[in-house]
Amino acid sequence: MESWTEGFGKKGGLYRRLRDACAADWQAYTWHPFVHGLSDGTLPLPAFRRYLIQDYLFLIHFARAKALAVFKAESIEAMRDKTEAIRAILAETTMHLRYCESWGIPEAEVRATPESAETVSYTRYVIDRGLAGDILDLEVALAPCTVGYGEVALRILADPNRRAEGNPYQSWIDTYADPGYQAMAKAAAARIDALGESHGGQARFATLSATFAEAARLEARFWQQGLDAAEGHMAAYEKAHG
Ligand SMILES: Cc1ncc(C[n+]2csc(CCO)c2C)c(N)n1
Repeated sequence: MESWTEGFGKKGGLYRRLRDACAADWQAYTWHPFVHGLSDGTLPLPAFRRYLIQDYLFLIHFARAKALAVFKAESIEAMRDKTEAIRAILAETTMHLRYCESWGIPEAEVRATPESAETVSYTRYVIDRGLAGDILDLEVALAPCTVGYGEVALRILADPNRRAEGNPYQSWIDTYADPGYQAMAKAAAARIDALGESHGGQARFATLSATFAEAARLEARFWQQGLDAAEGHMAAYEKAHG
């Protein structure tokens, strides 16, 4: 087994079962051509810009979904952890604003950008799973985001094509490779494993697995919107990355 898959969730636990049940979708998400471009530094800047502005808008709604998880939490300890996660999500937006500032895009313009269909569909899907279901349904919808980016960072660090010196996307990579972030991603996978045991994950596997796979596909489309926005720059890029 590859080094990046072992760190998240325990063997036989719900998290790994969910991930393994959608292996092709998971691979398409966590090793998307957009990720190759972050890793080797060749991603066209317009693709990253489009992604990052939409990601800022994404995070606002993701924080709302986490707030719903506080409401649906299984314990006061879980409420504390999730409240901390909301703080971390809102802190993550400062990285986005720093990038935008470096491109001469002020915060007001980022905020005024309309959400793309990809952003709306992903964020509102997650919120809907939480509104319609219980804490396990919601956590499973959230997991591809939180745990997936932890895995994406580890894949980049292990990539033989990685550009470690002078990579324009280094601060993005650093954000998710950070030990604090990695610990949070591991804790999220452990929480899924624990909820799987306390909330009947085995009996609910078909539904949970459909939710997890859908969120993974929505993540892949989220990367793809960046590549689509940079189409004029894409011919050479696609030749290199297939
Ligand atoms: C599309 C998209 N998916 C995942 C993340 C990563 N992420 C979002 S919130 C958060 C904190 C964990 O709860 C993390 C790591 C992102 N930025 N954008």
